[in-house]
Amino acid sequence: MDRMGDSFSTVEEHIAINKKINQLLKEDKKVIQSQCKILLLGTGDSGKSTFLKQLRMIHGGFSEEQRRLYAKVIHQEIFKAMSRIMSGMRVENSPCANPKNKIYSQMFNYQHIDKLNEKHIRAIHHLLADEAFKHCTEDSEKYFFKNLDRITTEDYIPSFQDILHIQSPTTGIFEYSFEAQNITFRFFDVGGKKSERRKWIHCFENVSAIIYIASLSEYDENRMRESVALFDTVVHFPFFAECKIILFLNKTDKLTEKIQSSDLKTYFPEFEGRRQNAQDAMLFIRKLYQDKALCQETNIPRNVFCQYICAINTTNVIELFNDVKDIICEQHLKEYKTL
Ligand SMILES: Nc1nc2c(ncn2[C@@H]2O[C@H](COP(=O)(O)OP(=O)(O)OP(=O)(O)O)[C@@H](O)[C@H]2O)c(=O)[nH]1
Ligand SMILES: [Mg+2]
Repeated sequence: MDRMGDSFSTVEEHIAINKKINQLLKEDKKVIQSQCKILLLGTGDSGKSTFLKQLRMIHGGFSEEQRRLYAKVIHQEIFKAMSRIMSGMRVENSPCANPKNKIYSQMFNYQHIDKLNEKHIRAIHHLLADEAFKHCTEDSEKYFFKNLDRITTEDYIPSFQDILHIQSPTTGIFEYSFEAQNITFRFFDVGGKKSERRKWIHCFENVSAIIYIASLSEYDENRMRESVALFDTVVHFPFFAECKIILFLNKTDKLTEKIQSSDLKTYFPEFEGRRQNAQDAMLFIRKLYQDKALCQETNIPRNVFCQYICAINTTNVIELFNDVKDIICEQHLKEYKTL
């Protein structure tokens, strides 16, 4: 009797366990159905984190307290930029145009600082006025130097534009989520530098869409070929066979400026478009990427949604993201309709 009782309770237990498992599976399905995972991929410096900052801005923004935290990063970035420029000038043996500025140049030596002090600020002002220094600054640095007075006031709170201009390579994986159209969009931002890419595999599961961000303005560096090759790998990676792929060709503003003085044909002799013409340059670069979307066996192109973008321009990102959101939702619903 006891044995029968035992086996009876075991069957009941099994039924209960099965019921529980089914219930958990259903809940899992619901969670999966209501969540949409999107990876931001691309080589370093292409604009992934900038795009994500824009999404954060659009869906809630940055509180004053959060913005305040960036002040230290910006001060450190300015100090780092000064150190880089000074060491570059030393290596190239190009001293300051005004010999009196040598003393100021020696103040920047990659040491760690929390905040620029009065001596640093005075030195930066002197060096900014030096002819030899003027030719050595890069884009994001120019932005911060131009705004130096505002950035170095005692009660400085970074503006959203300041935050967008920070050039701080991502290390690790960051997630940012928000809700729209009854779906939780989960964005994953990864570091694009080579040493960071081996971490990408940790977020490859259940991906609905990949937004591959490439910089248009690095055509005069090897980095463009590296980015095209990486896109090729991503498009043909078996893990992503079912994902929607979206290609953002970023930094349209920088390309438009650069193309005036740096000839695309020097770096890509096969370019036959009009010189100093941003439109033709953009079409050429777009084709470099699109050619990689061809399936090698069938010669049929993979459907890639491609858009030009300027990630530091909020209006542009809002417009574009609305289109992209619809594409991602459509793909997501198609994927999970059968669950
Ligand atoms: N002019 C211009 N600068 C941009 C644009 N998008 C991004 N940037 C700048 O490019 C730099 C790098 O941008 P990030 O978003 O940090 O690049 P990332 O792809 O996240 O780089 P990693 O984290 O190293 O992979 C920052 O200084 C940005 O302000 C753009 O459309 N135009
Ligand atoms: Mg980043």
